[in-house]
Amino acid sequence: MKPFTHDIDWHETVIHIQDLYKSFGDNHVLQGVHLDLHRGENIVVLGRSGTGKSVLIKIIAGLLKPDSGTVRVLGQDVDQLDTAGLRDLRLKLGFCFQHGALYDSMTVCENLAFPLKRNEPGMTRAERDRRIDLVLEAVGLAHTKNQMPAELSGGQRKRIGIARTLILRPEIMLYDEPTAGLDPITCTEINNLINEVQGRFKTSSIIITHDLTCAKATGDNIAVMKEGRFIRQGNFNEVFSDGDELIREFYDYNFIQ
Ligand SMILES: Nc1ncnc2c1ncn2[C@@H]1O[C@H](COP(=O)(O)OP(=O)(O)OP(=O)(O)O)[C@@H](O)[C@H]1O
Repeated sequence: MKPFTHDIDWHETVIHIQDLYKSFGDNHVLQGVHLDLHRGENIVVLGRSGTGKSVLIKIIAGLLKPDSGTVRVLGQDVDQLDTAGLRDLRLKLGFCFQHGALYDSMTVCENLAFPLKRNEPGMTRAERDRRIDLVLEAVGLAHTKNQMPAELSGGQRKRIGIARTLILRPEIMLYDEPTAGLDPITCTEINNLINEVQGRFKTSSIIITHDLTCAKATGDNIAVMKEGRFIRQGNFNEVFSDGDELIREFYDYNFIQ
C-alpha cells in the first residue's frame, strides 16, 4: 500500500460532493454520490466502464449540470458560477487526458508554451522558459525539449501530458486512466510520477483508473463506484479486505503487484 502522505490537510476539503444525482433520460448514472477530497490527498476512483466516472469529472468541472446535489470545488458551488467564474475555476483544475492530447505539429517546448501564451499572456519569454524548464525537469524529460511528440515513447508522451497540465499550476489534478495502454514498468514510473507531483506541487488529485496496481500505488483513499454510487471508500487495505464479494470482480480482471 502507498506509504502515508503526511502533507494531507484533513481539515481542508477542496472538493465536496454530496447527494449527487444525474440521469440521462432513463439512464440513472449517478445516484447519490458523496465524495470529499482533502488538500494534498490522492483519491482513486475505481469503476467499470460506463459507471459514470467521466460524468462525475465533467460535473466537477462544470461541463455538465447535475440534476441535484452539492458540488463545491475550492469553496465554490459550481452551479452558482457564471461563465467567467467557471473559466477561473477550470484554470485551477488540471486535466490529464488518457492520450496526452499533445499537438503533433509542435515541439515539446511549443506544446508547453501554448497553454501559457493563451492563459498567461502577460508572461515574459524568460518567465515562460523558466516555467517550461521546471515542469520538464519535474517529469524527468528536460532533454526532450526540442523533440516532436512522434519521437517520444508512450510513457514519455504521458509525462509531457502531465507536464503540460502542471504548467498552469493547478491546485487539483484530474487524471483519466493515467496508466492505460502502458507496459508494467512504464506504469510504475507513471504511478511514481503521480506521487512525486503530489509531494512536490502539493496538488490534490482524483485518479480515475481500472488498474489496481495504480490504485494501490497512488491512492491515499480509494472510492469504488458501482451502479451510480460509491459502494466502498477507504484506504486500499480497507477497501480490498478479504472476502468482500461486492468488489471481488476487480481482482478477477487485475494483476496486482
Ligand atoms: N452527454 C451524455 N448524454 C447521454 N448519456 C451520457 C452522456 N454522457 C455520458 N452518458 C452516459 O452515462 C453513462 C456513464 O458514462 P461515463 O462516460 O461517465 O462512464 P465511465 O465510467 O467514464 O466509463 P469509461 O471507464 O468507459 O470511460 C454511460 O451510460 C453513458 O452512455
